[in-house]
Amino acid sequence: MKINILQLLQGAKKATGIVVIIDVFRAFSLEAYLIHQNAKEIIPVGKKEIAYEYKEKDPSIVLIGERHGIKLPGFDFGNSPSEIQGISFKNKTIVHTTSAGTQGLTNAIHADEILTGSFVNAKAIAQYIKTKNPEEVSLVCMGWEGKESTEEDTMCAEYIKSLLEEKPYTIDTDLLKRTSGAKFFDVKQNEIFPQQDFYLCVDTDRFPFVLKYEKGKIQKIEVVTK
Ligand SMILES: O=C(O)[C@H](CS(=O)(=O)O)OP(=O)(O)O
Repeated sequence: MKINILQLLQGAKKATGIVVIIDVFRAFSLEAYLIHQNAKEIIPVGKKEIAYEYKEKDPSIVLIGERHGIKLPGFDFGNSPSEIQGISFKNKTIVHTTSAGTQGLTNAIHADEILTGSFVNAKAIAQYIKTKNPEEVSLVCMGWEGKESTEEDTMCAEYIKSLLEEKPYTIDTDLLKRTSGAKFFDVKQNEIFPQQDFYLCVDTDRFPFVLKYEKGKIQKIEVVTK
């Protein structure tokens, strides 16, 4: 199995094989929590205008997303896992748009199959890929707005790679607190980036399922992890 680690939006555009689009802070950590909280379906979209069109056609749709981290006007929730804790999304269809993660999904045009990537279900992702045993896997780190690489996404790619290769790997959350995760500990940014989001996003291997992006929607696939 050839394992590529690619970066940013240009990485998503050229990724081949089973493609994992990684966005730890916060898009795909959030999507895992939404599915865990029984969301019926998630429709990730790139353009915010498409999200507004969905809501206009069907007001029961829940809009979730951000630009520059800030909840979009008229949206029900921002891109924050802590904001949705304790809420049931049973029977709810969610339309989700973000600066990096959902852009990666919609741009992975050469992929055989597309999965979301985050720490919260990393082990399940590796287990799923191992079972499929593809010739090629591309782990795409979406970074900051798909333009600048960030420590948490690269670390998540390295962790998934280490699981696939059955090699040891230590996730250095202290390093993340000092680097890309520092915004969650900055009191001036606390309204946009709550501290609890950091801890919910680094809660590694919490969920035994993968999220597959197919035909414009997120589908949950349960995985038996060892
Ligand atoms: O909401 C997020 O955490 C980020 C926004 S930013 O890049 O930190 O401004 O969006 P995402 O697409 O989840 O990386």
